Amino acid sequence: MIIAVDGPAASGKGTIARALAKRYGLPHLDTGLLYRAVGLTVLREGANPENEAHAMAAVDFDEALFDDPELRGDEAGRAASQVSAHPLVRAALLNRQRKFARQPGGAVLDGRDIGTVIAPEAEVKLFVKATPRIRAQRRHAELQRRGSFVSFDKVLADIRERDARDMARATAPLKPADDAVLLDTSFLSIDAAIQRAVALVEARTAAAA
Ligand SMILES: Nc1ncnc2c1ncn2[C@@H]1O[C@H](COP(=O)(O)OP(=O)(O)O)[C@@H](O)[C@H]1O
Ligand SMILES: Nc1ccn([C@@H]2O[C@H](COP(=O)(O)OP(=O)(O)O)[C@@H](O)[C@H]2O)c(=O)n1
Repeated sequence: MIIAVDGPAASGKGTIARALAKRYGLPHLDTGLLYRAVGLTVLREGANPENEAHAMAAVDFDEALFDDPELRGDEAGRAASQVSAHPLVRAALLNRQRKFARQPGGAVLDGRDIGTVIAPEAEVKLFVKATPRIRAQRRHAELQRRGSFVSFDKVLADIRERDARDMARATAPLKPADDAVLLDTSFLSIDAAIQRAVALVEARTAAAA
């Protein structure tokens, strides 16, 4: 079974994807980390994430970056959004994600274009959302826990800017697949959001059986 979990920044898609992977014994890929790794590599080279050639020079990034705490920071998130708008960068990362999705037994992937581009054949597609303000509160608290003291206003502005860029890009824009189920987590606790997601998976798989 392939489960695609898409949605904007800090909507809770990673939390839900990890919980579903655990529950169904499936491997999980956070595809945002790939774009973050490219973005962070460009920044560390002193290059420009908005320049497609500079971003392409970073697609063979060092895998050790997955353990680097800066990868989860706000600078890496912004750079990720910038490099991810380049069609050549998306194409360079496509096969790795498709291969992961199509491994025997299935997988859970979260990102922006899993249900639309990476795995349009996924049995279950969730599109997780929450209001920008609530997402900013969650991300702000998360960054503080990680020791990064960026202001709430900056986090909110960043989220709005990333939403706009991710939705407006020509290649694989952020949008729900036609057959995705929407899951608004704005007023759900983490446990309640996971319960809803499990119920949606069960409903989809029961309908398909
Ligand atoms: N339903 C929820 N209620 C409160 N906090 C949440 C909820 N879902 C996720 N979070 C918290 O919000 C932050 C962002 O969640 P995450 O799953 O990483 O989002 P995304 O993968 O969409 O960026 C994390 O600190 C997470 O623990
Ligand atoms: N499948 C994906 C995943 C991420 N991305 C880009 O990578 C950026 C960072 O993604 P992320 O999932 O790590 O970000 P958060 O939602 O965790 O803040 C996003 O803003 C997107 O621009 C993408 O274009 N396609």
